[in-house]
Amino acid sequence: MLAPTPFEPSIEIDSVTVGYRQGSPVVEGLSLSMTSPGLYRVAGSNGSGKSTCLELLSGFLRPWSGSVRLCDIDAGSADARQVRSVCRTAPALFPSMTVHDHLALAARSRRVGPDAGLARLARYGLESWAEQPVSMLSTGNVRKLWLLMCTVADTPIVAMDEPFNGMDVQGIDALIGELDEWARNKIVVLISHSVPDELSITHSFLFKKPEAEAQPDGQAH
Ligand SMILES: Nc1ncnc2c1ncn2[C@@H]1O[C@H](COP(=O)(O)OP(=O)(O)OP(=O)(O)O)[C@@H](O)[C@H]1O
Repeated sequence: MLAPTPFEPSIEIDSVTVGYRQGSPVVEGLSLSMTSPGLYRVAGSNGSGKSTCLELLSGFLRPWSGSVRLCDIDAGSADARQVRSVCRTAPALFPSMTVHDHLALAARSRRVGPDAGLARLARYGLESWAEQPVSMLSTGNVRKLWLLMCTVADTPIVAMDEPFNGMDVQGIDALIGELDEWARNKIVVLISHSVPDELSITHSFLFKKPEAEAQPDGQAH
């Protein structure tokens, strides 16, 4: 794996209004600030805009007004790609391609060494599936592979949407361990309706409908 990038982790979402259809904002005046490493949970009711927030971090959604900056880089710029890893809920995989080849492809696309993802296979209980096509995998194992692919690069920001969904005990334990490790020097954004008790949450943001404002609840979990 390449040496970690030299960026100081930070996320600054400033007064952002955005949506998918003109005139129908999903979030209005959203401001969130994360300026030091840790595990930041985003919670809230269905449809309150949590995944929309992830798409602001991913650069897919551009703010109608306001700004989103990652490590002081505009989230919509090409440069932001090097500082973030984003794991959405829906895996996008090739059924006939093997687990090994998916990880190799992910590593190549993020310009990291080919062993970056392979070394984590055993931790998640996937090593015996390495040479199998994805079409042979169970739902939970597909989700594990997707997580490994999305987090193959060592970036200062990691954002994940419901990563525990469908995972077995080994996967949950592995992810808890990795989240704890990452939170020491990265900003990890965890969108999750429920979190395992073992996780040490630095700060929680609660999204609410209909205003869809994020309010730090000030509670350390
Ligand atoms: N691709 C899209 N096109 C149009 N509208 C969308 C799209 N994605 C989300 N929305 C709308 O944006 C609003 C917020 O959705 P979002 O997925 O951000 O909520 P969420 O808080 O993540 O919900 P959940 O807890 O159910 O995952 C919803 O009203 C949803 O219908």
